[in-house]
Amino acid sequence: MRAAVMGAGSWGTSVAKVLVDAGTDTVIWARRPELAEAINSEHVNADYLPGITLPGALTATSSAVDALMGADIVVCGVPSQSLRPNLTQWTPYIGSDASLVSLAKGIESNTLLRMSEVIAEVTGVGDDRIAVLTGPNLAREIAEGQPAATVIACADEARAVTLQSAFSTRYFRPYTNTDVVGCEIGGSAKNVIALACGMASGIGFGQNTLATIITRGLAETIRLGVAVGAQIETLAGLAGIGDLVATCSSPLSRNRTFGARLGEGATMAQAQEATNGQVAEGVKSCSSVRALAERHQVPMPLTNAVHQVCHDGMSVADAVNSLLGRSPKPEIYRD
Ligand SMILES: NC(=O)c1ccc[n+]([C@@H]2O[C@H](COP(=O)([O-])OP(=O)(O)OC[C@H]3O[C@@H](n4cnc5c(N)ncnc54)[C@H](O)[C@@H]3O)[C@@H](O)[C@H]2O)c1
Ligand SMILES: O=P(O)(O)OC[C@H](O)CO
Repeated sequence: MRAAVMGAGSWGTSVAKVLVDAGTDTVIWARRPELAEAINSEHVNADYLPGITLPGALTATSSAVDALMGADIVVCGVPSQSLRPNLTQWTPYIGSDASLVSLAKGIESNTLLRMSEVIAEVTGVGDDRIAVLTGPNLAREIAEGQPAATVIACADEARAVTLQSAFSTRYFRPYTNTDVVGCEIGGSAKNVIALACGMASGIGFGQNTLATIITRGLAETIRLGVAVGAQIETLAGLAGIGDLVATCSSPLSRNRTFGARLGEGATMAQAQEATNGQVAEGVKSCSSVRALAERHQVPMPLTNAVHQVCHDGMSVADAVNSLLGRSPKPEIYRD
């Protein structure tokens, strides 16, 4: 079994380390030749995972063609909005029975497609070969070997089981699932809710507010998920509540941190500048998640508020007032 991890950001690098630790022959593709060289010679990715020593068996290349040749598993590790152009270039070199595993947690702008749908559209590959890896997996904690579970979802359960084995280590425990839709909706929506939690924290609110946002964030995620065909059980699991809690609670989350900066009074430009080039997927996905919800007539008030702060110039304080000014409702409602 040979894996190619396409993308050497923080999560691509951590996942490549997991694969090597699981005994899977792995190459990682980095856009910049100097990063590939540093991984090969110094076994570090100082930009994204400083202080982490990568396995000597992990090889890196800046040639996408070299990485993809002979790969049984192609791991798509670039951010959501850049998956399509990259995959378009990679497609001619992807093997005819290779599994394609998506790591990105987002919804494509304009098309409102989930990442597995983008993969299917660009490559023409069937659903039985497209998988999603998602769960409460902050890259740095996984790279440090801290124990965590994840979900590998694929419509073809047998393929999910094969992938489960390729990614299993003593610290990283994948569970299989066939609900690709639920896993992708959970992963995309939680980034938006983590932005809201960061904003609340940044403006000075405490744990009651955070628990309220997490719980009501899950409620609107479930509403959207059910509308697009997800199973509620998936959103009650690692890819839903699990990832939501990890991302909304951790200072390691880029989405939560981005929101906190806005809550502290930073402008969007200042918050963007402070990311040092790391992606906070929810900033773009809040618009596509909101648009997907509108298409299915699903109310997502928190997602809408995050969109208004990030893209309509609303202040965090006004977003709070707007949310609290809504009419009273029963806790469980679906319309
Ligand atoms: N970091 C995490 O803890 C984590 C965990 C789980 C899932 N994810 C998801 O994984 C995906 C990748 O995130 P990450 O954390 O590795 O991001 P990152 O910000 O750490 O790195 C992004 C990587 O993508 C590359 N990149 C950026 N734009 C590109 C483009 N146009 N073409 C090709 N490469 C490009 C960058 O060079 C970099 O290697 C995201 O969707 C994220 O939500 C991240
Ligand atoms: O750092 P974030 O906010 O992109 O979140 C990272 C992971 O998705 C957590 O599971």
